[in-house]
Order: sequence, then structure tokens, then C-alpha cells
Amino acid sequence: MRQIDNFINGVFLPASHSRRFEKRSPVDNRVIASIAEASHADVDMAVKAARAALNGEWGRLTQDQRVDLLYAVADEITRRFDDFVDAEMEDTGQPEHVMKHVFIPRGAANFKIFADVIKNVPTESFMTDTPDGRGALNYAIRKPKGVIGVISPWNAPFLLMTWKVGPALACGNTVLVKPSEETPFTAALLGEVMNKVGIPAGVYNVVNGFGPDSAGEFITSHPGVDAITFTGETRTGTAIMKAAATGTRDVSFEMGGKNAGIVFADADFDEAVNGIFRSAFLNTGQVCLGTERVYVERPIFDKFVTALKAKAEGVKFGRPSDHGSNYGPLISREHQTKVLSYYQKAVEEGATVVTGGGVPEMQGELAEGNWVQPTIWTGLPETAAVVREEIFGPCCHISPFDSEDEVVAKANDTEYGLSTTIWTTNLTRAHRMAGRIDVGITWINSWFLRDLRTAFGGTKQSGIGREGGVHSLEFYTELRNVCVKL
Ligand SMILES: NC(=O)C1=CN([C@@H]2O[C@H](COP(=O)(O)OP(=O)(O)OC[C@H]3O[C@@H](n4cnc5c(N)ncnc54)[C@H](O)[C@@H]3O)[C@@H](O)[C@H]2O)C=CC1
Ligand SMILES: O=C(O)/C=C/C=C(\O)C(=O)O
Repeated sequence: MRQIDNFINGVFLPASHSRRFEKRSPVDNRVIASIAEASHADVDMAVKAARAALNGEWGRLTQDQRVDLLYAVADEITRRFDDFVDAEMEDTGQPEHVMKHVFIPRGAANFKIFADVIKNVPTESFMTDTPDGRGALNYAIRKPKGVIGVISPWNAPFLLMTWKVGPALACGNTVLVKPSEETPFTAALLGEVMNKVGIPAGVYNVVNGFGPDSAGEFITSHPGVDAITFTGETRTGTAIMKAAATGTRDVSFEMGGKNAGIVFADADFDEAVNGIFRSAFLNTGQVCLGTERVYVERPIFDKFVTALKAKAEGVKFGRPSDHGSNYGPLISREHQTKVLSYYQKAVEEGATVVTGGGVPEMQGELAEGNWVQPTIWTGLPETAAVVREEIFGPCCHISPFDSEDEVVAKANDTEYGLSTTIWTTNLTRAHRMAGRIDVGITWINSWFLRDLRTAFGGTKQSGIGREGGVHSLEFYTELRNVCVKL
């Protein structure tokens, strides 16, 4: 059984009040780890360590030295690739191929890309006229914002945590990370990496625990934290925003979604089916960018539903490392209960259950895991709860549509605005649609195809701010203007 401690000032420490909590495996609900729950005093100690590093060795490094260290972090993650894959598989129960090809390589990339960005992105300068004709030069310099609170979720723990830590460190900040209580493993492993490559003590700190009245709230309400970056549920974002208002700290939020997938009759049919299958069911549907509302142009509606059903019924449930398995459980019993309550609600609302709707039959210890079937519904109005509310499970509702105006109106009729995926061979229409759908990220004939230089974030209740490439620099640095009279 793993013992996970907090990582403060370069040292793994148990909680000062000795409290610990259990971590269970999603595949069979066995207790697989004991986690130190950070106290208020631990968080305070971590904030002080982060501040001291900022004012000490870390703050004195040149940009080139910092960049070299971040490259070393990425290389060390790659050298310990199998450890990270194993830890994340154990934590989330998700298949090995997803860890190996998406989530863990992305963690390493998150350090490299922002090391490159900080090195290569210029700041602005202006030559300014003055009344005496001598002129002035204005130029901007970037300064780290300070101690950054990083609050991250459980669905892609390493990817989403490093997506914040990478740019924060590249910009010269120090961080205080609170991974989700459901998935603390890789944040702890990253502490070992930081020590190994020589990141100064206090730059990267991890405190474990829960949200309210625990490590999450202790971070967001701590006056020594200069800015907060959060990924998680919209209602948690609301609570964090209130906490951040004290001291008027800056926030960057990536939150929920109820994303639409749109398939036109002229789409490459097989590619569209595969694309929507991935977007609805990857990671057992626990992807903020995932598609829970699918709209298919009427002439191909029945054929599309049949094809997606066949793919959903082809998944192989099992442990991440089981040969031949390609489908994992939900993260927790609590989340399984939530998702199954929506499966029940869909039936009560009159849905046609095309496939799924329950729990697969699992053998032996696996029968105790948080499994649910990939589920497809049709026949519901746009007002149905399962069509409006984020479920965050492997399920989607499919409706037919007859016109572009109709589908744009339906796609936009939500409080969220994170992403959409559009499938068509008519690129003129695709570009037009991209301008009309109110989301932060539109994929055309693709989904979750990421270029880390691009702006990432949501409109409406899906987020505040953009991260990625230069946009991350806007959040993780203060731009200061210097005016020189010539
Ligand atoms: N827009 C995006 O990029 C993404 C959004 N998400 C969203 O995340 C959600 C799933 O993740 P969860 O971990 O369930 O989200 P959550 O909001 O329950 O928890 C996220 C983190 O916030 C912490 N937390 C909870 N209450 C807090 C409080 N009052 N103060 C400070 N910290 C607090 C939790 O302990 C956890 O570390 C979904 O809604 C999903 O859409 C997930 C991934 C990406
Ligand atoms: O690519 C990103 O930066 C964000 C990805 C989000 C997920 O992987 C997720 O929500 O699962």
C-alpha cells in the first residue's frame, strides 16, 4: 500500500496533526493508499516555503537556468515514464494505452512547451513622441506573480496539474499544489522528480486533502497566495472566487461543460463515428471536453445511432493492465452513484435507451469496482435533465437536426461554453459554424487534438481566462511597463 505524504520545502512530511485519509482503487474499491491530510499549519508552512524560495535561490536564477531546469524535469518524467504510468493507472483505473499515449507524455510536454514559450515570446515596446522632440522608449518586462495556488481535479490528474505547474514555474513563480483527494499519486511522484533534478526546495509544494474546511480552502483563503488557478466543477469555482475576493487575488478557471458534437450528412461517416465515440467515451466519459449532446443531420441519423451503438457495445472492461481490456471504471463509488442516478433519470424522462444504462457484469473482486456501461439515449427533448446537466460519465443523448440554424441554436442553448466538435466535409460551413457556436474551443473533423500554444478555456460557466502558449504568460506574470525619456 502506498503512503503519500505532503511535499513541503523539498521534504515529504506527514500531517502536523497526524491525520490521514484512505484512497481506494476505482477498479475494486480496495484501500490502496494512505494519504496525509494537510492541516492549516502545513499549508501555512508550505506558503512560507514557497515565498522563501521566491525571494531566495529560485528568484535569483536567470531565465536560461530556469529553462534548463524545466527541461530536466521533463526529461526525468520521461526517464521515470513507467512509474508515472503505473501511478496514474492505479489512481484512476484508466487503461494503460491512454496513460502511455496521452496523459503522461503530456505531463512532460507541459514543462518543455512553457520553457520554450518564456524564452521565445517577446514583450511589447513603443517609441513615444514627446513635446521636446527627444522621444521616449516604453518597454514591458514580465515579473512572476508570486506564490500560485494550484487546485486540480481527478479526471486527468497529471496532465491537468502540470498544465498549470509548467507555465507557473517557467514564469518564475512558486507553487502550492492541491491534487484531488481522489488522485494524489502523480503529484507526489513529481516531488521526487523536482528534488532529483535540483529544483530548489520550496518551489514545488504539494498539500493533500479535501476542499471545504481542508487543504483546498486553506490555500484559497491564505493571504500569502497571490493567485489561484483551478480546474474542476463550476460550483467549486464559485466558492473559490469568493475566497479569492479577499485580497483581490487573480483567478484562472477551467470548469464544466455540456459540449455538443455535430455531425452533418456530408461528413466522412466512419471518421465521424470514431470521433464522436472518442469524445463521448474516452476516459469513461470523464473529460471536460467530452461530448454529452450529439446532433446528427436527419438523413444519416438512424445509421449513425446504429454505428455508435455497435462501438459502445464493443468496449472491454477490465483492470488497466489486463491484456485486451480497454475500458476503465469511474473514479469513485460516489461518482458511480451520481452517473447511475442520471441513467435512471433518463428513463424516467422517457428516453429510448439505445444501449447501456446500467452496470456491466464483472467477475470476482472487480464486481466491487465503479463500473458503468457506456450509454446512448435518443428521444428526449432539449429540456431533459440529462440533455442539460453535466453528467461527466460515459453517456450521450443523440438528436436529429434539419438545418444549420437549428443545430447552432441547440448547441448554444446551455449555460456552459467549453468546446464543440463538428464533422463535415463542407469547410465553408465548418468555418461559419465555428464563429457561431459560443465555446472557447472548436474542433472540426477532430476532437482533443491539442497544440499547447493555442488558447484553452471556456466561455459562460465553463471558465474564466485562457491558458496555453502566451495566454498562460498573461496569467502567470505581471507585465510592468518601463518608460525611459531619451
Ligand atoms: N474545463 C476544464 O479544462 C476541465 C474541467 N473539469 C471539470 O472538473 C469536474 C470534475 O472534477 P472534480 O475533481 O470532481 O471537481 P471538484 O470541483 O469537485 O474538485 C476539483 C478540486 O477542487 C478542490 N475543491 C473542492 N472544493 C473546494 C473549495 N471549496 N475550495 C478549494 N478547493 C476545493 C477539490 O478537492 C479538487 O482538488 C467536472 O465538472 C469537469 O467538467 C475537469 C477537467 C478539465
Ligand atoms: O489538454 C488540456 O489542456 C486539457 C485537457 C482536459 C482533459 O484531459 C480532461 O478534462 O480530461
